[in-house]
Amino acid sequence: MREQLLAAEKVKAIEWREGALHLLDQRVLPLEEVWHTYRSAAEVAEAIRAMVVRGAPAIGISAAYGLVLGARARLAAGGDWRAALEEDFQVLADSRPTAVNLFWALNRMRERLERLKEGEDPLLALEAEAHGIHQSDREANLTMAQLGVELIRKHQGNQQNLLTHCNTGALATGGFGTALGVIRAAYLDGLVERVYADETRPWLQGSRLTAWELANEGVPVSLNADSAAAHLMKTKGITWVIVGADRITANGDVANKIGTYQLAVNAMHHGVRFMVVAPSSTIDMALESGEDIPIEERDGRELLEVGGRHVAAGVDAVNPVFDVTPADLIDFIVTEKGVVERPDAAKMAQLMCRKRLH
Ligand SMILES: CSC[C@@H](O)[C@@H](O)C(=O)COP(=O)(O)O
Repeated sequence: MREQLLAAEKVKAIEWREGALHLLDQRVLPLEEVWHTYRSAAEVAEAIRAMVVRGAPAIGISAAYGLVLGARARLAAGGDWRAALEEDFQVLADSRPTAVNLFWALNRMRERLERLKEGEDPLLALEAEAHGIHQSDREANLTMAQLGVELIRKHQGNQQNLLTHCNTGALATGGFGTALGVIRAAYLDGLVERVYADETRPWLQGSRLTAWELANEGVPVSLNADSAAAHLMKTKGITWVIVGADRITANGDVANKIGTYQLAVNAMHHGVRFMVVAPSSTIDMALESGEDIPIEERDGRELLEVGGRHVAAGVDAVNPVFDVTPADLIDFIVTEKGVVERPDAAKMAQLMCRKRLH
């Protein structure tokens, strides 16, 4: 199946070419396909903040390349470049708060710096580390896709109706996708009748990105209002909700795009299985529970305006863009290290001791 999945890897949103980072602008998809070029850490941080690039793994990969750009400029400026580089670490770390992949990737870059040997070229070492982060995410996607498909096959056989939230595909990762990777692989394996994609208010990752990715591949997909999800579970024979994650804590709680929590509550009520798919770089064992996860709040204008036009007047808006699904509402967490069924602290600790499966 791995070969089949690799052949299906078509869309890319992140490219490192000629010493610069190139990002496909996810703010204007699917109407326009526009690439931007970034040559400094501050520019990359702004691209992450503004959501030119989004999705937890893609944010981490971009930050790693951003750090390479920062190091190049600091080395060229001479002086104490290691001290100066701290500013780039900081500006990248401040770009978005919830997806732990960002901090994980920056930590890996820092550790690589700390391992530099006498006479080793720091820029080459950092560039190789960023490539390594990118490539290992791609590999993890393939492994998770296979594990997720095995679960679907084992539990219910073919012709499943699946529901997903936000965008967790090629656009959000370094490769095939996490939750959407499982869905795409399940489709290639003949297991999928239809995918229901939540539009994912207010940023519309579902309408603009997930529907685009699936439709491009001929996967039968219907877009639905987020508020239709419970009704669809009751009336459309949905068997699985499959979502990604931005941060998973030591007890198995999962932060993901706002609206995920209500999906999990509804899935439990309707007897629909709930699968979270995320690489181990999304797991934050330093946090005990989801209560400790910083939840990003974005500008209320994302709610007060649609397509640049006001739809509400004279009110404030509250716009938390992630929520936390408690572990006890989750059936499976699928990672590249293996699958955790009914997650809890002991099972998460065991998982993190395992090696990657590929
Ligand atoms: C593989 S992406 C996993 C998550 O990052 C995804 O579900 C999500 O919530 C993305 O949020 P976004 O605000 O678009 O960055």
